[in-house]
Amino acid sequence: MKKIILIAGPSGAGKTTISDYLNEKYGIPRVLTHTTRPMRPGEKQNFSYHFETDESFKTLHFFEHIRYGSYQYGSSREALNLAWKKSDLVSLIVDIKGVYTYLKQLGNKVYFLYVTTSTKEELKERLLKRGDDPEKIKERVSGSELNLLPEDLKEYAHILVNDNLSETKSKLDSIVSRLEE
Ligand SMILES: Nc1nc2c(ncn2[C@@H]2O[C@H](COP(=O)(O)OP(=O)(O)O)[C@@H](O)[C@H]2O)c(=O)[nH]1
Ligand SMILES: Nc1ncnc2c1ncn2[C@@H]1O[C@H](COP(=O)(O)OP(=O)(O)O)[C@@H](O)[C@H]1O
Repeated sequence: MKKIILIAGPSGAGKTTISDYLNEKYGIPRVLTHTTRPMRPGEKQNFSYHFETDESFKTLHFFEHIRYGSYQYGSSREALNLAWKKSDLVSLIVDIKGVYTYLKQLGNKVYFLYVTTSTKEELKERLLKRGDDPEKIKERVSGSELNLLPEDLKEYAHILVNDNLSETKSKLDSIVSRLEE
Protein backbone atom coordinates (compact mmCIF):
# COMPACT_ATOMS: atom_id res chain seq x y z
CA MET A 1 0.00 0.00 0.00
CA LYS A 2 1.21 3.49 -0.79
CA LYS A 3 2.19 5.41 2.34
CA ILE A 4 3.47 8.82 3.25
CA ILE A 5 5.71 9.67 6.18
CA LEU A 6 4.50 13.12 7.13
CA ILE A 7 7.21 14.98 9.03
CA ALA A 8 6.34 18.02 11.16
CA GLY A 9 7.83 19.84 14.14
CA PRO A 10 9.68 23.00 15.13
CA SER A 11 12.27 24.63 12.92
CA GLY A 12 15.68 23.17 13.75
CA ALA A 13 14.24 19.92 15.16
CA GLY A 14 15.80 17.92 12.31
CA LYS A 15 12.97 17.35 9.81
CA THR A 16 15.19 17.89 6.76
CA THR A 17 18.01 15.83 8.24
CA ILE A 18 15.56 12.96 8.82
CA SER A 19 14.04 13.20 5.37
CA ASP A 20 17.54 13.20 3.83
CA TYR A 21 18.51 10.12 5.86
CA LEU A 22 15.38 8.26 4.71
CA ASN A 23 16.23 9.14 1.14
CA GLU A 24 19.93 8.28 1.31
CA LYS A 25 19.61 5.05 3.29
CA TYR A 26 16.28 3.68 2.03
CA GLY A 27 15.65 5.51 -1.26
CA ILE A 28 12.48 7.02 0.24
CA PRO A 29 11.93 10.10 -1.93
CA ARG A 30 10.89 13.42 -0.45
CA VAL A 31 7.83 15.04 -1.98
CA LEU A 32 9.13 18.46 -2.90
CA THR A 33 7.00 21.44 -1.98
CA HIS A 34 6.99 24.93 -3.42
CA THR A 35 8.00 28.13 -1.66
CA THR A 36 8.56 31.81 -2.36
CA ARG A 37 11.17 32.13 0.42
CA PRO A 38 14.76 32.83 -0.69
CA MET A 39 17.22 29.97 -0.96
CA ARG A 40 19.53 29.44 2.01
CA PRO A 41 23.24 28.83 1.48
CA GLY A 42 23.66 25.21 0.44
CA GLU A 43 20.12 24.84 -0.91
CA LYS A 44 19.51 24.07 -4.57
CA GLN A 45 16.61 24.72 -6.91
CA ASN A 46 14.35 21.64 -7.29
CA PHE A 47 16.31 19.81 -4.62
CA SER A 48 15.35 21.38 -1.27
CA TYR A 49 12.23 23.02 -2.66
CA HIS A 50 10.81 24.25 -5.93
CA PHE A 51 11.69 27.89 -5.37
CA GLU A 52 9.00 30.11 -6.90
CA THR A 53 8.29 33.79 -7.46
CA ASP A 54 4.96 35.25 -6.29
CA GLU A 55 3.87 35.08 -9.95
CA SER A 56 4.86 31.46 -10.61
CA PHE A 57 3.40 30.35 -7.24
CA LYS A 58 -0.04 31.60 -8.32
CA THR A 59 -0.09 29.32 -11.36
CA LEU A 60 0.33 26.04 -9.39
CA HIS A 61 -2.36 23.52 -8.33
CA PHE A 62 -2.12 22.96 -4.60
CA PHE A 63 -3.27 20.20 -2.34
CA GLU A 64 -2.84 22.75 0.44
CA HIS A 65 -0.82 25.94 0.94
CA ILE A 66 0.10 28.32 3.75
CA ARG A 67 1.78 31.64 4.36
CA TYR A 68 4.60 32.07 6.87
CA GLY A 69 5.40 35.75 7.39
CA SER A 70 5.89 37.14 3.92
CA TYR A 71 6.54 33.79 2.26
CA GLN A 72 4.22 31.18 0.79
CA TYR A 73 4.57 27.40 0.95
CA GLY A 74 2.47 24.77 -0.79
CA SER A 75 2.32 21.10 -1.74
CA SER A 76 0.73 19.71 -4.86
CA ARG A 77 -1.02 16.39 -5.59
CA GLU A 78 1.09 16.17 -8.75
CA ALA A 79 4.30 16.16 -6.69
CA LEU A 80 2.91 13.45 -4.37
CA ASN A 81 1.88 11.21 -7.28
CA LEU A 82 5.24 11.72 -8.93
CA ALA A 83 7.03 10.56 -5.76
CA TRP A 84 4.62 7.60 -5.34
CA LYS A 85 5.51 6.50 -8.87
CA LYS A 86 9.12 6.12 -7.72
CA SER A 87 8.37 4.43 -4.39
CA ASP A 88 5.38 3.23 -2.32
CA LEU A 89 6.91 4.94 0.68
CA VAL A 90 7.62 8.67 0.45
CA SER A 91 8.22 11.50 2.92
CA LEU A 92 6.87 15.03 3.11
CA ILE A 93 7.73 17.92 5.42
CA VAL A 94 4.78 20.14 6.31
CA ASP A 95 3.71 22.47 9.08
CA ILE A 96 1.03 21.51 11.61
CA LYS A 97 -1.81 22.98 9.53
CA GLY A 98 -0.70 20.80 6.65
CA VAL A 99 -0.87 17.72 8.91
CA TYR A 100 -4.60 18.28 9.42
CA THR A 101 -5.17 18.45 5.67
CA TYR A 102 -3.19 15.28 4.91
CA LEU A 103 -4.77 13.26 7.72
CA LYS A 104 -8.21 14.29 6.51
CA GLN A 105 -7.52 13.56 2.85
CA LEU A 106 -5.25 10.53 3.01
CA GLY A 107 -6.27 8.90 6.32
CA ASN A 108 -4.46 5.63 7.03
CA LYS A 109 -1.93 6.19 4.24
CA VAL A 110 -0.31 8.73 6.57
CA TYR A 111 2.39 7.88 9.10
CA PHE A 112 2.67 11.10 11.10
CA LEU A 113 6.15 11.62 12.55
CA TYR A 114 6.38 14.56 14.94
CA VAL A 115 10.00 15.56 15.40
CA THR A 116 11.13 17.67 18.33
CA THR A 117 13.97 18.27 20.80
CA SER A 118 13.96 18.21 24.61
CA THR A 119 14.62 21.95 24.87
CA LYS A 120 13.95 25.16 22.94
CA GLU A 121 17.55 26.25 23.61
CA GLU A 122 18.78 23.35 21.47
CA LEU A 123 16.56 24.56 18.59
CA LYS A 124 17.93 28.11 18.86
CA GLU A 125 21.54 26.89 18.91
CA ARG A 126 21.02 24.69 15.85
CA LEU A 127 19.35 27.48 13.91
CA LEU A 128 22.17 29.90 14.76
CA LYS A 129 24.73 27.30 13.69
CA ARG A 130 22.78 26.68 10.47
CA GLY A 131 23.22 30.39 9.73
CA ASP A 132 19.58 31.50 10.05
CA ASP A 133 18.91 35.20 10.59
CA PRO A 134 18.62 35.87 14.39
CA GLU A 135 15.39 37.90 13.88
CA LYS A 136 13.81 34.99 12.01
CA ILE A 137 14.95 32.59 14.71
CA LYS A 138 12.96 34.56 17.30
CA GLU A 139 9.82 34.21 15.17
CA ARG A 140 10.43 30.52 14.52
CA VAL A 141 10.78 29.58 18.19
CA SER A 142 7.67 31.37 19.42
CA GLY A 143 3.93 31.41 18.80
CA SER A 144 2.31 29.33 16.08
CA GLU A 145 5.59 29.13 14.12
CA LEU A 146 6.93 26.86 16.84
CA ASN A 147 4.72 24.09 15.42
CA LEU A 148 3.88 22.57 18.81
CA LEU A 149 1.90 19.36 18.72
CA PRO A 150 -1.79 20.20 19.32
CA GLU A 151 -3.77 18.10 21.79
CA ASP A 152 -6.12 16.74 19.10
CA LEU A 153 -3.23 15.47 16.94
CA LYS A 154 -1.51 13.58 19.75
CA GLU A 155 -3.37 10.35 19.08
CA TYR A 156 -2.08 10.29 15.47
CA ALA A 157 1.51 11.33 16.21
CA HIS A 158 4.60 9.17 16.49
CA ILE A 159 6.83 11.44 18.54
CA LEU A 160 10.56 11.38 17.82
CA VAL A 161 12.80 13.39 20.16
CA ASN A 162 15.84 14.11 18.01
CA ASP A 163 18.46 15.03 20.61
CA ASN A 164 20.97 12.46 19.51
CA LEU A 165 21.32 11.76 15.81
CA SER A 166 22.57 8.18 16.05
CA GLU A 167 19.66 7.25 18.33
CA THR A 168 17.31 8.96 15.90
CA LYS A 169 18.71 6.96 13.00
CA SER A 170 18.20 3.67 14.79
CA LYS A 171 14.60 4.65 15.64
CA LEU A 172 14.07 5.50 11.97
CA ASP A 173 15.47 2.11 10.97
CA SER A 174 12.80 0.37 13.06
CA ILE A 175 10.05 2.63 11.75
CA VAL A 176 10.99 1.93 8.13
CA SER A 177 11.19 -1.81 8.66
CA ARG A 178 7.67 -1.77 10.16
CA LEU A 179 6.30 0.39 7.36
CA GLU A 180 7.86 -1.78 4.67
CA GLU A 181 6.29 -5.00 6.06
N1 LIG B 1 1.62 23.18 5.10
C1 LIG B 1 2.79 23.22 4.48
N2 LIG B 1 3.90 23.52 5.17
C2 LIG B 1 5.07 23.54 4.50
C3 LIG B 1 5.16 23.25 3.12
N3 LIG B 1 6.47 23.34 2.75
C4 LIG B 1 7.16 23.65 3.87
N4 LIG B 1 6.32 23.77 4.93
C5 LIG B 1 6.63 24.16 6.32
O1 LIG B 1 6.98 25.52 6.33
C6 LIG B 1 7.79 25.80 7.48
C7 LIG B 1 8.96 26.69 7.11
O2 LIG B 1 9.85 25.97 6.31
P1 LIG B 1 11.32 26.49 6.03
O3 LIG B 1 11.30 27.94 5.66
O4 LIG B 1 11.99 25.57 5.06
O5 LIG B 1 12.04 26.42 7.42
P2 LIG B 1 12.45 25.25 8.38
O6 LIG B 1 11.30 25.05 9.30
O7 LIG B 1 13.61 25.84 9.06
O8 LIG B 1 12.78 24.04 7.57
C8 LIG B 1 8.19 24.45 8.04
O9 LIG B 1 7.39 24.21 9.20
C9 LIG B 1 7.84 23.48 6.92
O10 LIG B 1 7.47 22.25 7.49
C10 LIG B 1 3.95 22.95 2.42
O11 LIG B 1 3.91 22.71 1.22
N5 LIG B 1 2.81 22.95 3.14
N1 LIG C 1 20.35 15.24 16.53
C1 LIG C 1 20.98 16.34 16.13
N2 LIG C 1 21.97 16.87 16.89
C2 LIG C 1 22.61 18.01 16.52
N3 LIG C 1 22.34 18.71 15.39
C3 LIG C 1 21.37 18.24 14.59
C4 LIG C 1 20.64 17.04 14.92
N4 LIG C 1 19.73 16.82 13.93
C5 LIG C 1 19.89 17.83 13.04
N5 LIG C 1 20.87 18.68 13.42
C6 LIG C 1 21.35 19.91 12.77
O1 LIG C 1 20.45 20.96 13.18
C7 LIG C 1 20.19 21.85 12.11
C8 LIG C 1 18.67 21.88 11.86
O2 LIG C 1 18.28 20.62 11.29
P1 LIG C 1 17.27 20.57 10.06
O3 LIG C 1 17.21 19.15 9.63
O4 LIG C 1 17.66 21.60 9.05
O5 LIG C 1 15.92 20.99 10.82
P2 LIG C 1 14.47 21.40 10.28
O6 LIG C 1 14.35 20.88 8.87
O7 LIG C 1 13.53 20.73 11.23
O8 LIG C 1 14.41 22.90 10.38
C9 LIG C 1 20.98 21.38 10.91
O9 LIG C 1 22.16 22.14 10.84
C10 LIG C 1 21.27 19.90 11.24
O10 LIG C 1 22.47 19.47 10.68
